[in-house]
Amino acid sequence: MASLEIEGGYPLRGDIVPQGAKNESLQVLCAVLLTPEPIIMRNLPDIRDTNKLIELLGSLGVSVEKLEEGAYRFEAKDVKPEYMDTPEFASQAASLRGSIMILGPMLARFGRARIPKPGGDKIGRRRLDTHFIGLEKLGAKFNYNAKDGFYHIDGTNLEGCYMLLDEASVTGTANIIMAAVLAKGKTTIYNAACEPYLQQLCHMLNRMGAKISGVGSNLLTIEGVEALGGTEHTLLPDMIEIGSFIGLAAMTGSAITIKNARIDQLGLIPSVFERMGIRLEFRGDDIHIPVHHHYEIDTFIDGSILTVSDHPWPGFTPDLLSIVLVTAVQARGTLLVHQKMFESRLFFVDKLIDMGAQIILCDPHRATVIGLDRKMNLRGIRMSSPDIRAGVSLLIAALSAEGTSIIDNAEQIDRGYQKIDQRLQAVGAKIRRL
Ligand SMILES: CC(=O)N[C@H]1[C@@H](OP(=O)(O)OP(=O)(O)OC[C@H]2O[C@@H](n3ccc(=O)[nH]c3=O)[C@H](O)[C@@H]2O)O[C@H](CO)[C@@H](O)[C@@H]1O
Ligand SMILES: C=C(OP(=O)(O)O)C(=O)O
Repeated sequence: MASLEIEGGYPLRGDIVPQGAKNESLQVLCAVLLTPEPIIMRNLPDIRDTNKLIELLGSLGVSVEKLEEGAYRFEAKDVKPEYMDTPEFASQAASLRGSIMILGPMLARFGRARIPKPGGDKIGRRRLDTHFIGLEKLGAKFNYNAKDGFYHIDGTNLEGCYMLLDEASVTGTANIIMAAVLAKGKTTIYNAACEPYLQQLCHMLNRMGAKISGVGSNLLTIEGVEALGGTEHTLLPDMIEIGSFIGLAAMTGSAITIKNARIDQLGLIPSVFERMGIRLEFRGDDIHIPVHHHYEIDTFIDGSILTVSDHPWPGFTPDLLSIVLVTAVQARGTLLVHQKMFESRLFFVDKLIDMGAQIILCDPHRATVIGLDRKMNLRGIRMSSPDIRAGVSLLIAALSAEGTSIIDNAEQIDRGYQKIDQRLQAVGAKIRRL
């Protein structure tokens, strides 16, 4: 188990370059299975989840060549679908939620797939109905085998159709798109998720020869094609990392510049932090966060307490709510955080309360933060990281706190944040991997 030791109370200074987007990486990596031709990818993050998926692709027979830091060449010419029958595949796939997205491409190109129950964050129930129902509509046949714990899926005759998704699932939409691009005829997906991750996937598939229209909206039309070719693809910077660095800078009173942030792709993220009283200076495509001795949470126009809640894109992403919550701890004013999608993502507030934060957990979905306005510092403690975003929120709290903190189970943070200790050390953080 990895742990991080943090000596808090030191403001940070300098530039941070965001990594490539974790969630985009998992989608576009699965898409390499759709073609025997080479695909070059740039700006892949060097994080646990991405590296695990690259390893899984390699085990499936995809040739993987690292060209330079973050750049890879993939060629899925000699894929071995029978690798999916092995116990090695079971344990690799189960350790990573994103692996569910190999289903669509495997069905589309090879007509069969197997998948164990997927892994990922323990942040509440995370159903896969949208994936399964969507693929079934295209003609895939699912059989769950209770003995081996696998879904065995036949996808020999996929045919396009109209479907209205029961929810705008991010990975579900990606999976269905990747099956539909090689299915016969036309597929229409309504209530499709449209996060930048998905827009990037669709742009990449279109460059490979797919015919997807409506990209960026919740109504996608896909004309199936016979085969797809190779392409080059560069990932967007990770918007969740960017939001995390904004919160980190405000909470620790640091002056940080986030380089090449692709501000045009950040949706509501900047404005949510601005409503929390955080000043953002947009310098070209960089975001500079100056030192904040104080920042004051706005109220709604009628004077009531500001609520930040999650919503499918272009609403505010659930993956930043834990960061918003911890950032409110040293603000002036009160904030209600409403996590609608996941029911177990706010329990980590007990650790912030132990550190001295004033938070009322109203129920599993809502927490009220009464900002300390720096009248009191948090105290360092030993804690464990329950999920990736809670982990970084605890790290932000620890960097702002008085004294030393230890965060155990730091592997959760490493799932999605590239060399976080070294990158924060470079801007002056006192952080050490134990
Ligand atoms: C690898 C990856 O890309 N993971 C992201 C992806 O997970 P993932 O694709 O697994 O998440 P989904 O979009 O399927 O939804 C997540 C949860 O929210 C619920 N739900 C979803 C849509 C909706 O309109 N209403 C609703 O309540 C679902 O029931 C589910 O439990 O999207 C999530 C939601 O943005 C993010 O937190 C994850 O970081
Ligand atoms: C919930 C997340 O990841 P995953 O879906 O991979 O568990 C996340 O990135 O915040």
